[in-house]
Amino acid sequence: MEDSDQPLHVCHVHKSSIIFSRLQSFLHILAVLFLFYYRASFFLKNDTETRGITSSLPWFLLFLSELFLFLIWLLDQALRWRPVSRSVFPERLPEDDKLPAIDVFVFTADPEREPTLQVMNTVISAMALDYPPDKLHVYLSDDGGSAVTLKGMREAWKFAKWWIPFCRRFKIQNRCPNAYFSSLADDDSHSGSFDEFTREQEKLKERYQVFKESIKGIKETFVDTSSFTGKDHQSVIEVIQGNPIDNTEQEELAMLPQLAYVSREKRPSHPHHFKAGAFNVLLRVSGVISNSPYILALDCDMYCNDPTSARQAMCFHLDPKISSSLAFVQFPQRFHNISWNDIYDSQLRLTYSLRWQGMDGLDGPVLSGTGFFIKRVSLYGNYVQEGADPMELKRYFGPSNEFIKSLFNQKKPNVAKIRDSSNTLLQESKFLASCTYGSETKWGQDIGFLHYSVAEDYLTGFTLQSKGWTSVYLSSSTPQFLGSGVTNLNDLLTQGIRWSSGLVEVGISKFCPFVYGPSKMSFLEKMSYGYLSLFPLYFLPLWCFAIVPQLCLLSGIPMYPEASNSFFIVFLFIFASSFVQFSYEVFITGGSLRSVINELRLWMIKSITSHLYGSLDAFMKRIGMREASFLPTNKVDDDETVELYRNGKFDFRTSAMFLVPLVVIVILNTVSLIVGITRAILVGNLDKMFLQVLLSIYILAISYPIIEGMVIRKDKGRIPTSITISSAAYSMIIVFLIGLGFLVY
Ligand SMILES: O=c1ccn([C@@H]2O[C@H](COP(=O)(O)OP(=O)(O)O[C@H]3O[C@H](CO)[C@@H](O)[C@H](O)[C@H]3O)[C@@H](O)[C@H]2O)c(=O)[nH]1
Ligand SMILES: [Mn+2]
Repeated sequence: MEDSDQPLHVCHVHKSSIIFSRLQSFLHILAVLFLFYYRASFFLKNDTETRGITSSLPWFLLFLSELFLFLIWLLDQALRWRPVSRSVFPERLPEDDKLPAIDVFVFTADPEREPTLQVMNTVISAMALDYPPDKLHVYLSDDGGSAVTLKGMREAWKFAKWWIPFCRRFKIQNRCPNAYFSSLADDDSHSGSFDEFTREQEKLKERYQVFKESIKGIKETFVDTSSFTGKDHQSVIEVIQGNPIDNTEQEELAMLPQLAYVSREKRPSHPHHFKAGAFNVLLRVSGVISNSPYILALDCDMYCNDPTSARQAMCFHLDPKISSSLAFVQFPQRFHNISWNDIYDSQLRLTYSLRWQGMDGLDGPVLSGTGFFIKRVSLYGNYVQEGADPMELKRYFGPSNEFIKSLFNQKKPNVAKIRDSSNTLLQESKFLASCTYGSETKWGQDIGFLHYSVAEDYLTGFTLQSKGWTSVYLSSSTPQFLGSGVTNLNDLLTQGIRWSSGLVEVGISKFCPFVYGPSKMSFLEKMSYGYLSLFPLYFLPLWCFAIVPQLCLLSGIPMYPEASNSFFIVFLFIFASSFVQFSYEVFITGGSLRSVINELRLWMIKSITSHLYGSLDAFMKRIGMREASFLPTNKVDDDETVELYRNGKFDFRTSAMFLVPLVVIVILNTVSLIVGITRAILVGNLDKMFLQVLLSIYILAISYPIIEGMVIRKDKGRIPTSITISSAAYSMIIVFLIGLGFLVY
């Protein structure tokens, strides 16, 4: 460090939001206690006379839901306990020759859902990071096993040979070629001037065009011959390199980071453990090739938007005060394709702008799958100690001698060797990428990414922190990485099922944050992890609130205090307090009133659908009725989808499984509102039904886009009439079965 008095990073505690949220939580808890008293005292009144016509079953269901909602909400408060944000000073880092090496892992799985050109852009942007090139090694893991991707890599390498020197020479900030050239299209300020930069840029633009065409060409050839190996093939590993014709070119090539393609062996008979499996293969293969002490992991759509991210991360990893226990530096997932009103909350505002900062103020944020710099040894468990017995280590890490050597040999990369196409090393790498390599070892259990859950990132980060490792979160105004966010309902809800299934799976296993141990985590950090693994269970109370009070309204059964009762205020207060908390958080993270409504709606939609199905999936996996699956999120959109998204219209072209629950709830609420109000006016007890009426109005108002999709819209993205009809039938069944039940019990 230039001057050891100068810190590499500073941390700011968000004092005002701490005061606000703790005060709000305190008042909210008080009010909820009153509510519980109100609900509980119902059961103490034994005689049916004072209970009136109110039935016990719906009352009990609501009580349970309120309790459940409150408990999950309470866990969520840990994520607001002590939010912090950080700034870094990369200019204070040591000289380049003292920086540690980094292996970059990029993951792709499906050339159809993850377009090759997009993947290659991510790869190129990673190669172009502002970091000494001899200390950067980029690996692409191709779970699609596709020749298109391998050939695409070779083309990408050729283009990178021009692109990287250009970026370095002209200090280009935006090093993802596609993003760079698309932004040029709107900016003609350089045309007509003929300085060197413009000339070079023009050349590069043409070369990029050629590169794009070549990728297209590859795709076309391979679609015809359909030489897809996909799920059954041996490992393919190739270090991409040119054949330098003379010494100057040799020197030029030395200015490029190493680039390697890795497609692990796959056999239908062997589970491959999705991304966690892919990560572990890269961990082993890179271990014998470059063995860098730090690893940057990137999903294939997450390109490097700020080339200084590696240096930013090093501001933490190289700080002697924290580095010994620091496992990873997490950057936010941000997206380049979010529209102005973000109807699907694709940016996951509260996750990346609020909750992760909250955890950062405790023991550190969750590992979020992509955009993190992790210390290699943190993934090796506690097995690698000075003087450890190599035979013992083979039991944990598998039989490869080369790999065991790499555990002790942090600084001597074999890159040059593999460039000289030393076959033994390549053979060893293929062995390390074979599908049986990790079996009967600790891989996936206690070493590398854990296999147990499809939310492998969350689970692995959690176990690291239980062992005492910490993490930090760095979010800046210029996003370090940019990916493609989902822009249609179907992808959103499908992804939501996978996430909630993976999280609940952890929550109901031995990894449940409240029982897993021995753990070095603080209690608040455990609460945070607990919240994250259990929040999908919000589906239970939300389903209840969406149908029980409504069925009671329909049957004339009051469920809430009448307006003259003093507990009426308690209910109103709780509603208002949650609303204020939520709006406050959306506002301080840059949202508007529109975002508040959008995000509330999304919370309800996801709870009613994805979280329900995801949680069921997790329970079924637990009892062995289902196997894990991982459908990569689609990263291509057709024009119609984009058009609907840009206009802020929901794209309802998704399966009935998602649409029916949403439409059923709209129908139920409408019917009970109409019938309920009419009946209450006739009977003259509107004040007793007031809150139920209000609740239905609120739900219908929030659901406006669904109503619009059912009855107003005529475009392709509307809700099909057949769905509305079948939902009406389901609603009838619910009314008769459950509604009548309420009258009896
Ligand atoms: O068998 C597989 C499946 C997926 N992937 C890759 O994993 C990444 C993430 O998959 P994606 O479909 O984009 O999932 P998302 O839901 O968008 O990803 C989030 O959630 C995942 C866990 O569910 C994490 O792995 C991701 O890092 C996180 O960004 C992509 O690059 C895929 O190519 C593989 O390499 N192998
Ligand atoms: Mn993704």
